[in-house]
Amino acid sequence: MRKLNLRQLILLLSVSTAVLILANTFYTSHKTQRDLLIAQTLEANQAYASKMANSIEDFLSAAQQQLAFAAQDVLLAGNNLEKLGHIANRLNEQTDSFNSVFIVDTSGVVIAASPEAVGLFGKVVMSEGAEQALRERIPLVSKPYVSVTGRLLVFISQPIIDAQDNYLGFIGGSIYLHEKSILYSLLGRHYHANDAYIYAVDSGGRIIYHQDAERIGEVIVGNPVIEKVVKQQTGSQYLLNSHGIEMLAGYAPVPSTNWGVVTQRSLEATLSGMDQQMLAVAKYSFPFFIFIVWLVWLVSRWISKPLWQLARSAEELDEPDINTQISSISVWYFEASQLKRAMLRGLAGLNKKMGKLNLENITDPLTGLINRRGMQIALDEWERQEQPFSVIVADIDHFKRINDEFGHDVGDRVLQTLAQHMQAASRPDDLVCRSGGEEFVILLPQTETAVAHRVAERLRKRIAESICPNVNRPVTLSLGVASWPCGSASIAQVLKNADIALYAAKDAGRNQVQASQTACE
Ligand SMILES: Nc1nc2c(ncn2[C@@H]2O[C@H](COP(=O)(O)OP(=O)(O)OP(=O)(O)O)[C@@H](O)[C@H]2O)c(=O)[nH]1
Repeated sequence: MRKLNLRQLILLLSVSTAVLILANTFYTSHKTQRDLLIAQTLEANQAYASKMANSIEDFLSAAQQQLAFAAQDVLLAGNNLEKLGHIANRLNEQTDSFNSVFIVDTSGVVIAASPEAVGLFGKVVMSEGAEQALRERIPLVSKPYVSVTGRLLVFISQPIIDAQDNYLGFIGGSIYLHEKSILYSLLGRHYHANDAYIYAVDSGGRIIYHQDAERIGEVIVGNPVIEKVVKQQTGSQYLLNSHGIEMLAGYAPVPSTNWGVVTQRSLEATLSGMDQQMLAVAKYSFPFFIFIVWLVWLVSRWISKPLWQLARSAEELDEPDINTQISSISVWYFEASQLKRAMLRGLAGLNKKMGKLNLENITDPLTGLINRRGMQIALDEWERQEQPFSVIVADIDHFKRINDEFGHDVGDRVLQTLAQHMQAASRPDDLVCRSGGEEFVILLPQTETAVAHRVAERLRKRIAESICPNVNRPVTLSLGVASWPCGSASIAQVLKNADIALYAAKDAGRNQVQASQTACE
């Protein structure tokens, strides 16, 4: 797999950093917003349920007071049916508290009714509310029940008791749960839009008010909120409603009747505005996202620049100016500076070793002169540079005899001594080489044949007059001289010409210099 380079890595790093930051911003903002909306809705629903429960409580208390007040009037009216009818009518029509009002005597006979249309005047009421009122003779709010007229209702009653504490019957008002009633007036004001609604239950979990009238009278089982509110608890919580919809509910009890009020709103409606908010967050975050990418990219580039430059230099270690190149890299922090120093140190060590290796490679171990390989490298370079030069090829005369007579070690000493003479007789720019065996080559740059000939002659003379250690007679050299470029001769040809001249010197009796006859004619 292709490896990423540092810049690509940085780009990847900066984009992923920015994406992570953005994702985190989104996630945090979404979660915070969601939690806040849910908490606010739960709190608002609980507050509204409490307010509605208080309103019902106030209404029930006021209704009882109205009935108690009317009960006093009933005592004053005595058996005057007209006055009793008037009291019932006034109570029914002057307040919104009841859908119908009845005055009932101790035997359960309706002695006044409003509106008259209910048609119960003069009849014995057999409803649950009436029977309970006659039986218990205390102020009451009944459970919801179906009346003789077939209506689901709640009956509120007040006993009629004279000054002598005689029970004379009761006065009571009905609230029709399926029709427009005080409960509608109290609870129906709730804002029903956006899936929010309110309902009320009695102590047995039976719905006594709901925006969906068809549900009134239904007993709800298994709803955690209703279970709590009928136990007189106040609170709020998340739940699934009867349709499986996620709801946020607040609940509060009506203590005097053990009723409960529940206000709830669907989770979906609660969170519906969030998409818009998230879009707004995205819109406002985008320039920041770009800025972060740009900033991270810039900082990362700044940090990585020296490393990147050092890595580039590491690929070009064979370049001649690599040392200068690495030295010029500006490193501004510790790790890069250490790396740069290590590279320069490594390079210096490498160069030293390479130089040593190269030197060993091109040096003749016996004499310390340049060997044939080194000589060839120099000749190739001079040919490339078109450097004119002369060549002296020198061969020891009868060297075999020296070896045979004095031994190989003495022969080696002779070779070393002659090498020293050749080095001493040469200029610094000349290259003295041992081309093999007992044959030497001296390369003389920028030197004409005549000059080279003189140098060769001087060398011959010097050696012929010197004494070699452990050899009791003079050692002599035969030398051939040639030059380049002469005509269009190749370097190989020039060396051959020098060899030919050397053989000529040998043939002519040795211990002499011969210049190539083919040179520079
Ligand atoms: N001691 C020693 N002898 C060497 C070395 N290299 C070559 N020789 C000897 O040099 C001698 C060269 O002998 P020849 O080629 O016959 O030439 P020569 O005896 O010098 O005779 P001419 O060149 O004809 O004057 C051989 O005996 C080689 O063994 C070396 O490194 N050390």
